[in-house]
Amino acid sequence: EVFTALADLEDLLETESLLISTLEHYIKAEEEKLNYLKRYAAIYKKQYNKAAEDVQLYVANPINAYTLVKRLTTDWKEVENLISTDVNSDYLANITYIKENMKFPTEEDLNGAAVALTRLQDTYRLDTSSLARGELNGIKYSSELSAADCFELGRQSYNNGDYYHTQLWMREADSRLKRETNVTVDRSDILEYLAFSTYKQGNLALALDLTNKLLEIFPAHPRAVGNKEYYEDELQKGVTDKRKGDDGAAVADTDPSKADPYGREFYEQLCRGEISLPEVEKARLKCRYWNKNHPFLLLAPFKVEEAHHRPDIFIFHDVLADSEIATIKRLAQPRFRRATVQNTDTGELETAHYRISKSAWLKEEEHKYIADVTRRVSDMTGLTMSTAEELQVVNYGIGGHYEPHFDFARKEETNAFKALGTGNRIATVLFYMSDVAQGGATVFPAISVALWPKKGAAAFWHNLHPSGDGDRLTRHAACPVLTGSKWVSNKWIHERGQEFLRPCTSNRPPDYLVA
Ligand SMILES: O=C(O)CCC(=O)C(=O)O
Ligand SMILES: [Fe+2]
Repeated sequence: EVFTALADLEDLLETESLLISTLEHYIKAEEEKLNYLKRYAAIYKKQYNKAAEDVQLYVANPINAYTLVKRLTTDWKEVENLISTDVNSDYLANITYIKENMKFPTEEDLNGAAVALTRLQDTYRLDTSSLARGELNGIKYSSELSAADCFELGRQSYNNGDYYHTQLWMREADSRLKRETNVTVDRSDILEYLAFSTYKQGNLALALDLTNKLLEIFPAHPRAVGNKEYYEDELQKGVTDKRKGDDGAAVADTDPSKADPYGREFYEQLCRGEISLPEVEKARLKCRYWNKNHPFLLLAPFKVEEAHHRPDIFIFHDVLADSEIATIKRLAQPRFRRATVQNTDTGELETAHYRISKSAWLKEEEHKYIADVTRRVSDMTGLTMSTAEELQVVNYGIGGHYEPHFDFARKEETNAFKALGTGNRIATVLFYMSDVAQGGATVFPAISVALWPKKGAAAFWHNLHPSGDGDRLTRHAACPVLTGSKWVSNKWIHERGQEFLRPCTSNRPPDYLVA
């Protein structure tokens, strides 16, 4: 699929440009064919009009008699031949070739792109009408959506069982349709989806109202007739506002995906930049030059900013050069695969809606720069890289995100990292390889920290307490990307080998901090 990384979406424009030129050539060929046919028609008509003036006189002339017969034999064959030439087959073959050999989106991509838009809509509180006008946070970025575009967003939401967004987008489709001179979708289709999703959201009276409107346009609409009867019955029984799920069970009032026990609202506020660390805590954080791990660093110390105390999160500025970033991107992109997550029960890797991006792993042997980065991580952290994972490179597409998670394996996740034999992920270094125009922060909801991507910078934190227990306060997420392309790479550092570099202590942290 292509919707999960912006790098792949760029290739779609190349596909589109080829399709446009194929279409233009096809139109030209059809026009030439039609022009020929028009010329024949004109000649026929001229001759016929002449003959019709005096039919007897016309056929009495042997030359006319001959040309009449010829027109309807040889000449007409030409016309038939022209009509039956299928100009389109070559072009259809071209299109098939393009679809098979170039990047081409699937139905899954359409669904993914639609879900991404609704996710952005929720996280960043974007109102439906502004989005349809092509505006993001008050800035007009793109052309407007047609009623049909909005309808398709509603239909995709409907297919995902997401009646909340179905309603939002069908309503928008309906209001756009009223203003369209060249209508792009049938109002009856909008009303049908809108009525049913309204019913699913629990508003029987409005569902009935919308169904009646649909019946005004389409009196014999079979489903609408049945539904009207059903809604009226239910209303009669006094069922006014019982929310019904698929199985008839009551469902939540608002968007069901928002009802989550992990403080989703707080997470989203952090993503929107509405919350940051309290000023008193900020005041305790410092910026400094760091040179403690290596004599070489005395000459070229790291510029380090503290983003949080306990757990300590450090931001290293300017630790990746633009040339290194360009090389890492170039090496990774051809190998991109949809990012996976580990199933807690089975330990298997699988794709998930809560982690949408593409990634690839790069080895030190592949390029000097990759080895340089590993050495730099060792200098930055004072930890050994002998048991670290390869460099993971990640690109997020629009709406791409990674919901709150721990980088370490929790006690119950017994299968995680077992095969590696290197222990748990003791620390994370997250390199930012791009700025992000809007959205895309790395946030730590438990400690109110939001890190905004800055090209060339890196974040570093320990995931484990010195005792080896996981630090629950390090739970973090990649917020959805609103505009721009987000590139990061991670180096995950493991426990084995760090025994003398970060000795464990018997001082156990308080229980609530231990995973
Ligand atoms: O992309 C980000 O900001 C965070 C990524 C992350 O947490 C991860 O890949 O584990
Ligand atoms: Fe992470």
